[in-house]
Amino acid sequence: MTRALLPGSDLFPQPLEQPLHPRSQATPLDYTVHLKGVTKVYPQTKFGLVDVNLRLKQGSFLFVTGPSGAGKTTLMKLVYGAERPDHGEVLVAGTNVGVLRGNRLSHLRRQLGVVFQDYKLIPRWTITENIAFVLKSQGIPRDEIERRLRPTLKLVGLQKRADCFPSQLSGGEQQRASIARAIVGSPKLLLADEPTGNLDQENALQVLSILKKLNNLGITVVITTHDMHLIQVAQAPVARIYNGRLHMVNADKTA
Ligand SMILES: Nc1ncnc2c1ncn2[C@@H]1O[C@H](COP(=O)(O)OP(=O)(O)OP(=O)(O)O)[C@@H](O)[C@H]1O
Repeated sequence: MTRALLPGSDLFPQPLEQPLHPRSQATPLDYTVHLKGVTKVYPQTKFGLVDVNLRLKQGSFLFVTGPSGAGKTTLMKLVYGAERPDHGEVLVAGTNVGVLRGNRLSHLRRQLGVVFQDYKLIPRWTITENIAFVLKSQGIPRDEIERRLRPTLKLVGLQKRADCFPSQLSGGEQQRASIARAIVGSPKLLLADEPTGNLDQENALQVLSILKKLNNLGITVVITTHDMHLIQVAQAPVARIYNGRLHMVNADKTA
């Protein structure tokens, strides 16, 4: 059954005050992502996020939507430590991301995967090389890299494209390659920022199906999107950023 996200239902959003698992007795360490009263306003534009609270347990799946410029990418950047909050705390698996620097930030980033709208594959490297680089940079031995590559490529359906360069792949295939790169290090958290923004509907649904599959394997998945069709098909919780604040659209639906 397709979840009905009624047109206009997001005009009356509920504040996201409850965890997605409201009846659980979770401790802070139980949350993969925990934003506590996070405010981030860019001084140049005066835009940003205000007092954002969000708790996601391991294995959650969440869409974050909202108009262009609402702050979806900013939210993702705060979680992977590319921006720091002005106020509040961003915790990933209990670690306060906003205070990490240098090696400790790199270490945290290795534990999460990030997927971008424009794929960000290195054009002069093959798909295999793009994916393997993540593991090489962690000092993982070559035979272990080989061992991990095959199932990862299979999971995204790119076994036969392993030796192609990004320019030889379709947009959908490039995005699947970028998902493979994001998950090859076995992250517990996958952040996908507008992952289907450049794709047609068929490819978008294929990407969604892979992200759902990863979620079924226990990975916490957060996706920002404008794509209402994708949200309707996915039957997953949705949060909306509006006027800098994060609201649940379908708070009754838990991951
Ligand atoms: N580095 C920055 N410096 C100043 N302002 C910024 C910066 N990054 C983002 N902003 C502003 O903050 C607001 C939120 O931007 P953000 O990219 O998070 O929005 P978004 O919801 O992801 O938008 P879109 O859907 O168009 O990608 C925007 O008004 C943007 O102009």
